[in-house]
Order: sequence, then C-alpha cells, then structure tokens
Amino acid sequence: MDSSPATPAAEPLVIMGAGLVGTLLALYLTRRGHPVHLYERLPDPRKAGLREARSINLALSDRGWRGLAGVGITDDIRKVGIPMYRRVMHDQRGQLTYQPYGQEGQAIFSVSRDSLNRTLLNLAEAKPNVEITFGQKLTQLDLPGRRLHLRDVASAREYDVPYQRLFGVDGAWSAVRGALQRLDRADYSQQYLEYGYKELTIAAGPGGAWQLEKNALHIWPRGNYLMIALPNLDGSFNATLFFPYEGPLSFESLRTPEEVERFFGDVFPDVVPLMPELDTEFFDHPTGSLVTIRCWPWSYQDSVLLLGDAAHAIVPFYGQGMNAGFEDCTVLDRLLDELGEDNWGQVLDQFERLRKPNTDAMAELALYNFVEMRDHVADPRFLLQKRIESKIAAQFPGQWLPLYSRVTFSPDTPYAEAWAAGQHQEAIMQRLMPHIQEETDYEKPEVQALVEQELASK
Ligand SMILES: Cc1cc2nc3c(=O)[nH]c(=O)nc-3n(C[C@H](O)[C@H](O)[C@H](O)COP(=O)(O)OP(=O)(O)OC[C@H]3O[C@@H](n4cnc5c(N)ncnc54)[C@H](O)[C@@H]3O)c2cc1C
Ligand SMILES: NC(=O)C1=CN([C@@H]2O[C@H](COP(=O)(O)OP(=O)(O)OC[C@H]3O[C@@H](n4cnc5c(N)ncnc54)[C@H](OP(=O)(O)O)[C@@H]3O)[C@@H](O)[C@H]2O)C=CC1
Ligand SMILES: Nc1ccccc1C(=O)C[C@H](N)C(=O)O
Repeated sequence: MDSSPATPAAEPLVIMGAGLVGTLLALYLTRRGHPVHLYERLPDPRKAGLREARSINLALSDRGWRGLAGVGITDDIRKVGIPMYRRVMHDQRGQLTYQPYGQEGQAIFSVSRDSLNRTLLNLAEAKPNVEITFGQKLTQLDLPGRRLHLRDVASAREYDVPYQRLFGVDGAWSAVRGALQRLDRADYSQQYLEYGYKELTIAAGPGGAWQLEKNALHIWPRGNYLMIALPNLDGSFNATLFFPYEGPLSFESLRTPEEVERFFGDVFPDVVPLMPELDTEFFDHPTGSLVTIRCWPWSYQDSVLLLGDAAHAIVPFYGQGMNAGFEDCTVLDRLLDELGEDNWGQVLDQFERLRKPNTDAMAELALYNFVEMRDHVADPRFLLQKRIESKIAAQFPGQWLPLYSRVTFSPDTPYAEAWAAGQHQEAIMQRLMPHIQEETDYEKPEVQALVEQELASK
C-alpha cells in the first residue's frame, strides 16, 4: 500500500535515467505524492526485444532487498531470484572446493537484470503520477537556468525542459555529472583496470536442468584472472571472464577460435563441454571495460543530485553496485522523512555527506574482492582462515562478524564501518593464523587464549 501522499507539487520531479536505480527512485518519490517524470535515452526494453537476447544476471543482497522492501516489492523479485548459498571454486583439474557466504540459510540472489528492470518499469508506470519517456537523451544541462536540453533519438528533434529538481541517475557515463564536473572546484577521477570482461553462456542441460550446482556462485580462480558464473532460471548460467586486455594471456592474445578453444580447454576444462557457443560468443560479444569513478560534489544547490553509478561507479567484484544504488534510495527517503521536503537543500547536502565516505569504502572493497576472487580463494590457507573466522563468529556473537557478512548481510552497518572493522579483524587474523595449521587447532588452549586476548583489546 502507498503511504498517505503529501499535497502533490505542481511541477514533476525529473529523473534522468530509467535504469535500475532511477526506476526504484521513481517509486520512492511518487509514494511521497510527487509527480515524477523519467527520461531514458534507450528505447523501452519491454518493447525493443533486443535486450531479451542476453540474459545477464546480478547478485542482489540485503542492502538491495531493503531498498526494494521500502516500496513493498520484494515478493515480486524473490519469485524470480535464485539463492546462492556459497562460492564453489573450480580448480584446473575440475576439483571443487566450497566457501559458504554466511550462516546457514543466508544467501545472495541471482536475478536477471532485464526482468528486474522490467518489473521496476511496470511498477513505476502503473503509478498514476509517474511518466516515463523513452528514447530521450540528455545532451546538455543548464544548471543555473534549471533547463534540460534533450534529443529525441528517433527524430533527432532537440528541445528544452525546465525543472525545479533533477535526479541524475544516468549511470557511469552520466551526462548530469558531466555538467557538475564543469563547476568550479569539482573533483573527478576515473580509474580503469587493465582487465576487461566477456559474457559467455553455460548451457542448460536436458529439460532445463542446471549442469553445475544451481544454488551457488561458481568461480574459476586462476591467479591473475578469473571466470565466474551465476545461475539463470532456465537452467543456464551466465559466465563472465575477467581477463587482461594485453599480455601473454589476454584478450589480445586470443585471436582465433582454435586459440580460444585451446586456452579454455587448458584452464577451464570442466566447463568447456558445457559451453557449446563459446567460439561465437567469444568473438561476437563485446569486451566490457571496468572502471571506478569518484566525483564530488554530487549536488548543485537545492536542484540537482546524483545517485547510483552516476555518483559512484565501482568495479563489479563484490556484486554491490546496484545494491549500493538501491541503498542510495533508502537513505534519501529517510532524509526526506527526517528533514522534511521544505528543506531540499539540506537533504541533498546531508545525503552526499553521508553517502560519499560509504561509497568510497565500497569502491575499495570492490577492488579488494577482485584479488580475493581471482587468487586467494584458490589458496587452502585462505579457506582455512575463513573457517576459523566462522568459528570465532559462532563463539563470540556480537563481537565478531566476517567482513563479507558486514558488507552483504548487515544493511544497518554503513560500508565504511564494515570496511574499517574488516581491516581490524584481518590484522587479528594475521597474528592468529601462524598458530593454526588445521581447523582443530582452533580448540587448542593457547589459541583460545590468544583469541580472547585479541577480543578483549579490540
Ligand atoms: C559486469 C557487471 C556485473 C555487475 N554485477 C553486479 C551485481 O552482481 N550486483 C550489483 O549490485 N551490481 C552489479 N553491477 C553494477 C550494476 O550494474 C550497476 O551498479 C547498476 O546498473 C547501476 O544502476 P544505475 O541505475 O545507477 O545505472 P544504469 O543501470 O547504468 O542506468 C542508467 C540509465 O541511464 C540511461 N542514460 C544514460 N545516459 C543518459 C542520457 N544522457 N540521457 C538519458 N538517459 C541516459 C541509461 O540508458 C540507463 O538506462 C555489475 C556491473 C557490471 C558491469
Ligand atoms: N563500473 C564498471 O566497471 C562498469 C559499470 N557499468 C554500469 O552498467 C551500466 C550499463 O552498462 P552498458 O550497457 O555496458 O553501457 P555501455 O558501455 O553500452 O555505455 C552506454 C553509453 O555510455 C556512453 N559511454 C560508454 N563508454 C563510455 C566512455 N568510456 N566514456 C564516455 N561515455 C561512454 C556511450 O554513449 P554515447 O553513445 O552517447 O557516446 C554508450 O553508448 C553503465 O551505465 C554503468 O553504470 C558498465 C560497465 C562497467
Ligand atoms: N555479482 C558479481 C559480478 C562480478 C563479480 C563478482 C560478483 C559477485 O557477486 C561476487 C560475490 N559477491 C563473491 O564475493 O563471491
């Protein structure tokens, strides 16, 4: 049920970008009684049919669920999500090792980007005071004059639209941010990895059966590169290869179908038979780049605010970009409750000050998880350390929570706090692990004494 609406403002709030975060934001703002107008550069994905061909999935976790719960739509999404309870690591001989994500029953969820986007669009469009106009690209923004300059992509017609409040939710290559960047003392940085990514398909088995463990996120860690796979509802998996652009083993070095087959056969032998389209997909699918974008400020006076990837694009390795964007919506909604809608300037100011340290921490966490996923998860000592940490958490609940759980399953803990606590715990583990060779060593009196001493001095 919608909460009781305030008196609708005459002029619509404008949202630039009807991606995942923009559509969720529209649902939040319309609940407050505001008319909302979303503009989107691309055609309507529900009509275009183009995106359906690619079933790309995302990991949705507790911060994202909280964002969806705020507008009462978790049930719609849970129906199409697949819980993934653990990492399954595949070594070069096809041997498997396992690492649970959290406690019994805790999972991250694989959801299709396309169905999530469609569900959000359908829900937003069903609201009487939400309008979505597709195929409209923001080309210029007059910040002091509060005017958008848009282009109708199909006809190339250009026109202006005035606004009072604008939310820039137009993704990593945000045009709204582009205008803010030209302000005096605006900070901006973009850092690319020397890696790109390629999306590939692991086929469904007969009758739509999953050919790998269904309720898991699969990882093929290979030291300086990796492949991952997330399950789809139709029995297939969406695999992503994260691989150097250049170098002896790189996108540049694999030039022919034979080279691709030889490489995959050598390093991912257990999964190659499940990838019948490998050759064509490898050359037909684009190689995506991986970038971290930081900027400041995120707002202009009381009229413009950036959210989602437009404010904080991060590399995908923690599976948190969309989750962080959904959390933006929750935080903005809370600030509007606390500070009131007569204080937009204060709301925008508080929002960026609260969020920036947290999304900066998330950007670091995402880079950190790249090394963990491509390298550490293949190391038995690392997996032993994780099992010991689970034991400490079970023995001292409230005093110890693994970093992964803080980031993924603890939406009350801001990212920056999670990261700081995680680094502190890691320092303790570095002192503890030299005393532990196998799991049962944890029970040794000297190890127990050390753990208690470390926790007492925390
Ligand atoms: C390979 C990969 C895997 C990922 N996996 C995960 C994951 O598992 N979990 C997770 O939480 N996150 C993941 N992410 C991150 C996630 O995709 C992004 O964080 C999320 O899409 C951000 O949503 P957004 O709405 O801010 O931006 P977008 O989804 O990019 O939406 C922006 C919208 O604005 C529109 N737009 C852009 N420019 C203009 C303009 N000039 N005028 C009008 N409209 C415009 C775009 O067409 C788009 O529809 C992944 C990212 C990548 C690359
Ligand atoms: N953090 C990360 O590493 C990544 C994040 N993402 C997120 O996912 C979203 C959707 O991705 P996807 O569909 O692959 O988007 P695309 O890469 O297809 O980009 C969409 C549009 O953004 C503009 N664009 C692309 N690359 C650049 C660039 N390097 N500099 C300036 N503009 C650029 C282009 O607009 P035009 O045609 O007008 O020039 C392009 O058509 C992105 O908006 C981003 O939020 C995606 C990839 C990596
Ligand atoms: N969705 C992703 C996309 C790309 C790379 C990683 C992910 C993950 O979700 C990783 C998961 N959080 C993990 O730590 O095992």
